[in-house]
Amino acid sequence: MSEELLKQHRDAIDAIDETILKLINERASHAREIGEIKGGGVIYRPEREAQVLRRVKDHNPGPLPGESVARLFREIMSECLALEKPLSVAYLGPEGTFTQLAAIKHFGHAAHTVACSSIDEAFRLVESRTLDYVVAPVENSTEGAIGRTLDLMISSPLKICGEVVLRIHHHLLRGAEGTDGIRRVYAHAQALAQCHEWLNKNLPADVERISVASNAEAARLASEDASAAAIAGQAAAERYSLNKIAENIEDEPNNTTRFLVLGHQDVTPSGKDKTSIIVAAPNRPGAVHSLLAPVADNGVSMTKFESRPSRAGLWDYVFFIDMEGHRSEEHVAKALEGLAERTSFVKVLGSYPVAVI
Ligand SMILES: O=C(O)C(=O)C[C@]1(C(=O)O)C=C[C@@H](O)C=C1
Repeated sequence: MSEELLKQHRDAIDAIDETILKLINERASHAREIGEIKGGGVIYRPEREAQVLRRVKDHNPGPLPGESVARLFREIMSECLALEKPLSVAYLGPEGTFTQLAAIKHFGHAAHTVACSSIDEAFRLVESRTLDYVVAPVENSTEGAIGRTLDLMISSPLKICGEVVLRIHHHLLRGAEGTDGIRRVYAHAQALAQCHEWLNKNLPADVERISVASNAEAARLASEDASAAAIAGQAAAERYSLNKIAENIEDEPNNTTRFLVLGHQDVTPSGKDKTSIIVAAPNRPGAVHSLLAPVADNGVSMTKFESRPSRAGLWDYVFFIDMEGHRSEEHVAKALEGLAERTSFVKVLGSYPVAVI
């Protein structure tokens, strides 16, 4: 090893770090000025953040991967925004849930994440403007829709202003080492379902599977019971100082969960957006087909179509539809007009940027 060469590179890194430090603070000063210009108005601008992150990825010369530089800029923007006004974000707790991870992935570490005891409570705290935004899971690639979030969106005045897609890795966790002596496994019902095959193969049939409110709660219970294990993610393992007995035990290797970010604002177009709506239809043959004709006729692509039995009584089913494009784009606006002519219940949940990181 050449000491001289090492020193040359480290001197270069020191000089670069000084420049980066100066530039980051210069950037932060601009953000603070922007905060003054906004004058108490809405500080968080999802469309602008998506544009900044996309630009960084597109212009990235390497050798760092685009995803990595985007994550770094995510944190820089998070700190810049906190200088304007720190954001508070509600999520389904306790600390260490995948929803908290999703909130941090979307808003960065400078946001203040607040654990709530239920998705309902998280919505309520934002509806009453006690907190700024809520992050809630909406669908999982193996388990499908998260019914409670969908049901809340039917009646909530909140609007979708972003989405987060998170790869979900589950681990078998416990205070002790190995699987000997495990009598019960705690996990959220979704995690139990997502690791079903692995559990069948790797644990004795008489080990009890107990579903609890969250993965983090499972980890907490396992930390207090030597004959228990939990299925949870990395954050919960760290939070409760548990050992990883087995890693990535999810049956489906591409297990991902999509989360929605909801607040009070309408988001302007970012250049690559989605629009989410709810429509109602009677349970009549062909009703859904004719209802959806304006979507296809205007060349709008649907990226999701999910039905739920209606609880309101007036309708048999409600449909959650995601489509490409912003509601202000002509073809999307026309599709929405056409839908409104065919049913008396269309609710636009929001137009928002497609997830960048
Ligand atoms: O452009 C703005 O509106 C800013 O406030 C600056 C900034 C940034 O740091 O780039 C910070 C927060 C907003 O959510 C978007 C972008």
